[in-house]
Amino acid sequence: MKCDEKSCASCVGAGKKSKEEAIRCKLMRIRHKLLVMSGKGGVGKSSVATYLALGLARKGFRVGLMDIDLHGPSIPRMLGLQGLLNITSEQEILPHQYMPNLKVVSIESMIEDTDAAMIWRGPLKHNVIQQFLRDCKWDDLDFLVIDSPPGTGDEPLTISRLIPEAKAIIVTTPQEVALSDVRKSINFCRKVNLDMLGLVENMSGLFCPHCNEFIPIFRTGGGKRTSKLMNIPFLGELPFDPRVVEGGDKGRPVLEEDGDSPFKKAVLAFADAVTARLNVKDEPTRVESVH
Ligand SMILES: Nc1ncnc2c1ncn2[C@@H]1O[C@H](COP(=O)(O)OP(=O)(O)OP(=O)(O)O)[C@@H](O)[C@H]1O
Repeated sequence: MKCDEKSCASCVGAGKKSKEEAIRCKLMRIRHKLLVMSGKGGVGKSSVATYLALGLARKGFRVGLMDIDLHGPSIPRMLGLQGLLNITSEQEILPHQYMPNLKVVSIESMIEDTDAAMIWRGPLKHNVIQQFLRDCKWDDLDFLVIDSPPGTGDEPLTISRLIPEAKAIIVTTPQEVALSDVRKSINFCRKVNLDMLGLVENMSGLFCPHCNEFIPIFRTGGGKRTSKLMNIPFLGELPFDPRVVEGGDKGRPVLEEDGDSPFKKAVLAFADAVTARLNVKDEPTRVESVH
């Protein structure tokens, strides 16, 4: 049954339902939940999550982007989102509306001092994630893309418990040192029974901005080889593009720039690979378009 929060049996008599029931109701309105994770820091996980959300939104899907990298949230900065999130009198958190069909929530948009260090233990982190899922006004979404911190700690574990139907997208870079951490992430998913949608390789190489020649800065093919070896689908390669760094620092993602670039094409192909793996056949809900 689809939950519209009015006729849903669990929602009737608000206040009587448990936190878990309230979360289940919210999640019923979200078709696909994707957890972007990596074994290693700095491989571009937040960038991949952000560009995947943007790519899906550009295709017309209704998308939510939830930043649960509680110790190092970076998504508001990458998207140039400013200001704190509003909270309604019913205690609902209103996400940033980055595009008509893209909502964004991050812990960074809920604290006054964005330079403050978050010193939180597991149970507190669990509560914050629970609150994001229960209290955010996501409404109906085709995709919820969740950006987690590096490693296999409390945050991905909490998601695997609260959203057992979530599917993991594992991000790597081509070097062996990143790939060995990726194998840990894959084994983590297997251990906690989290389905894996696949592996994506970021910073796969650089297209020379002058002659367009491909330069494999960190070698190539490691992600594809690992996905074969570990028997998980390969979702594509995103090249290194210096404009991604600049766009991230300025809060202006490169997908918004005019013209085509290998990075832009790769992001849209990655979003296609994700929808294909999920067997999303129907047309996205047309939402008045975007930028
Ligand atoms: N394909 C890319 N091309 C160029 N730069 C990139 C690319 N992907 C990510 N970056 C840059 O790499 C840096 C790290 O990226 P990001 O913050 O997304 O990594 P992360 O894995 O989420 O990091 P953390 O370990 O802090 O969670 C950022 O400056 C970002 O702009």
